Amino acid sequence: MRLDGVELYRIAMPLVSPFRTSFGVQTTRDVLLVRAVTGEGDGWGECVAMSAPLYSAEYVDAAADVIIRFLVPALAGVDLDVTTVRPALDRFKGHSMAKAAVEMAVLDVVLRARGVPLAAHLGAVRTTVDCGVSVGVMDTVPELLDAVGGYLDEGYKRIKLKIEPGWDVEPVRAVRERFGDDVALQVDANTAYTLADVATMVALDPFDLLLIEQPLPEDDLLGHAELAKQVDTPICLDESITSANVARAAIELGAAQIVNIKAGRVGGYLSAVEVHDACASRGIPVWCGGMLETGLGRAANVALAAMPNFTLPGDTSASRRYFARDVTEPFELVNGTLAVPTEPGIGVRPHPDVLAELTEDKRWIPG
Ligand SMILES: CSCC[C@@H](NC(=O)CCC(=O)O)C(=O)O
Ligand SMILES: [Mg+2]
Repeated sequence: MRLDGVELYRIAMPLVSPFRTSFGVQTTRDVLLVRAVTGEGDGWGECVAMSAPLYSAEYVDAAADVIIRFLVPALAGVDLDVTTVRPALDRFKGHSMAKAAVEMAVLDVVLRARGVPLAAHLGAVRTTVDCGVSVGVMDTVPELLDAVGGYLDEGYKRIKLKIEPGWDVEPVRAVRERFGDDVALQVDANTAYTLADVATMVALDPFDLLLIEQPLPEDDLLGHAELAKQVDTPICLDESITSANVARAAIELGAAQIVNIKAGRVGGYLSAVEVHDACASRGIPVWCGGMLETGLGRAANVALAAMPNFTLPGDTSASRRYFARDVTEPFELVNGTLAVPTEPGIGVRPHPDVLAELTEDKRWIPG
């Protein structure tokens, strides 16, 4: 299978409500979609980079540039298959989210042509995945409690609270006091703390959290290992885990007791399987992280989250958690779960009219 070319779509997806983390507030998701076109059909990929390099060093404009100038040209003449894309792209350093978007589009077109669902290709063992939800930093505790109550009413199986210095112990205590000890609860700091804040992390121990996600900077594996010795709550890494090699190092160092896997962060869904396997062989549970994906990335994430060692609810929420209207058929929460797509490839497509309406820029890159 040869690549005729790639169509890049830049779409703006307004969020139903502002989403605030320790590194900023989002009100619109600035999304780059990749459509790979071949003689045997087309396939879709989603780049999860944000508008600015705040979650990681990648950002959407840079991803588009590296896809146009380097990644698509690198696929010229390549016999496209699930195993030939990454070697063709890996000679370029970094840009994991850009590479992941291109690889996802090729995985989609190849697996659609073969009639194989992505979940089957990845080794899924479930037909539904348990869903958690990520709750942003709020202006007041009452506002937080309303949001958490709403999500629990919708059936979410796990609540994740974004935290930052000044918004940590108090909101966690308030959620525990209002909703009790049985609610599966975790926090995500997005690298906002340092080892000097160990007392704050220790102060979270009494609340029986499932995990503390990425409290320290992404390059501070030794700091996380030191913190893990001083707190009872398991440490989960997100931003730090950029490959299976780093996952192995983090686990061996005692820096991660749980791992959040995001295909975009590690360079693609096949790399995500490598991280999954590296964690599984070391008895480290994983869960599927989220980057406010549209239904395209969400479909692929749900397929990934159906793999054996994804034993904790992921940030695989319903489409409506972020978008009043998704670019695909919306993913709907049923008894706290999302159904794993069963159609070939990623199993979903953008609705042409919605895509046309949301598209701010489109560009064809010949293969
Ligand atoms: C813009 S924040 C994206 C990164 C963040 N993602 C979430 O909190 C979950 C977002 C989602 O539900 O897709 C994380 O660090 O885990
Ligand atoms: Mg995170």
